[in-house]
Amino acid sequence: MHSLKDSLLELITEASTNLPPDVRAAIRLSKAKEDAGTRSALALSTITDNITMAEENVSPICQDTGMPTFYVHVPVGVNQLEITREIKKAIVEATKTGKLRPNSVDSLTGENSGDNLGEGVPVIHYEQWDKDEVDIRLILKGGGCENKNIQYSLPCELEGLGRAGRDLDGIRKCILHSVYQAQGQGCSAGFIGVGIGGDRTTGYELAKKQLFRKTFDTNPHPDLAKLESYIMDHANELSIGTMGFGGNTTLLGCKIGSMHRIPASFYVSVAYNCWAFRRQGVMIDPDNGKITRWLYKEEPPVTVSEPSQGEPAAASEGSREIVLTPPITEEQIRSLKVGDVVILNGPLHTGRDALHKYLIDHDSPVDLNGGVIYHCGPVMLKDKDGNWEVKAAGPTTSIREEPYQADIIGKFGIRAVIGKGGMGARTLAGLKEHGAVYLNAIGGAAQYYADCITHVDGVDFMEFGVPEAMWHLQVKNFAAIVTMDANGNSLHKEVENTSLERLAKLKDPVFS
Ligand SMILES: O=C(O)C[C@H](O)C(=O)O
Ligand code: SF4
Repeated sequence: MHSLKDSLLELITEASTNLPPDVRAAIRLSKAKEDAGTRSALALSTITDNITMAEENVSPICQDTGMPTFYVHVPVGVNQLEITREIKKAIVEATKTGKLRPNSVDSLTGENSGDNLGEGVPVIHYEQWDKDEVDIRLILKGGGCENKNIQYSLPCELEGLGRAGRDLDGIRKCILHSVYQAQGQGCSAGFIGVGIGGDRTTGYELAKKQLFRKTFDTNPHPDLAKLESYIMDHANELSIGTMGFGGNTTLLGCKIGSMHRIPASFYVSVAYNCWAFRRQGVMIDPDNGKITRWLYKEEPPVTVSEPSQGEPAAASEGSREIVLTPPITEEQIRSLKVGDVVILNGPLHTGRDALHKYLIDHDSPVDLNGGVIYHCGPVMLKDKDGNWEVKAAGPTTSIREEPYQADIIGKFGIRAVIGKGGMGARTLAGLKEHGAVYLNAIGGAAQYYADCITHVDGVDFMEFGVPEAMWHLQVKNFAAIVTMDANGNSLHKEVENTSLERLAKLKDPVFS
């Protein structure tokens, strides 16, 4: 299998940089359903531009290249140890060339291994089969959407929907609820894989496996086919929309599988995947390790006309566009309102989980007064002259910083926080008290934002690892939407309330 490592490198590169046609078609369909000029339509334009840029630059669609997870089918007699060795080699190489972000972190020490290897990483599932070829599938599922996975134990009581019993209708309620609870935080519009039954472990495994089904297939089980189609129609009535901005498309795909359970347990497990649905697969010749066929490259059986292009991340109808250059004054911030589009020029600093925890008890290495913090863990490489190059730099889910954010804003005089998915009541109060705003960037649009970064001024805390370090960046025309302002308004709160009302309308039994 002398060519296997190269084939695997091609598989990883393709998965990370080139979204499959069925995923693209689902995104195109959703774009056609949004009214031009709305926030969701404009976010979708940025997303589709980003998809094209990633393919052209052969760079990650999203900076979070996830937990590399392989599903391998092998003929009897094929050496699985050799396949594992070659997978690891390909992973290390893909990390060196910036196709994968160094994402493997020691849970006890916090140390990033730097090469995407580690205890239990990558994840490789093997199964033997009767065929002569090796089938290798890969999913790169990022952390933000993984955090929105959810498992229900039936019977249970669900917000908005009431009691969910041990029957098809109870399952229906759980699935609808799973989409509601994700809001925009897993970079909606999303795809869900659902596993009915099993135990806590196999239920989640079944859910994740559903994500390998093609977006436009039909479930062979008639009840599940009906349920999938019901969920697609009705989850899209929740009005969560792209990035949780409100809108007509919240769900791009729903695939459901079922397995036996034991009498005491009844789980419904949901694997939520963002729009940046990076999965690919190849058939491999076991003699030489060469790719004989790609598994997710054919066009799906749907026709979607290309909708008219909106300006990426530009102001939506009726909203203002405001250009700001840090240091930003309190007066400038207090005049901003939810819905305004801010165009940033000048310095900003990345900071995510490790940095927020650190800053609570320590000083900042740079003056943040009037400054902007970007919740972002970029993919960075050094060029041949030793200068840092930004390979991908979209926002990360901000809600994780909720316990720290208000205090950090107050302590350092920060005027704007950029991230995605919105933040909670404590931060909203902090924004009002200190005079700051929350700016929502488009999650997953890592090429689009990398393009706005004109210079890397420096970096602190490399000991936190590349994604968690504090990168000091210069940006030009960096666009983001005010979704929480200094007057106590939050688009996220509004969308959450509306979607809960919509969810409650779906309470009555459908499958009895
Ligand atoms: O880790 C990241 O860069 C992003 C993460 O996938 C997220 O959605 O929060
Ligand atoms: S940032 Fe968004 S698009 Fe990227 S992995 Fe996280 S959830 Fe997915």
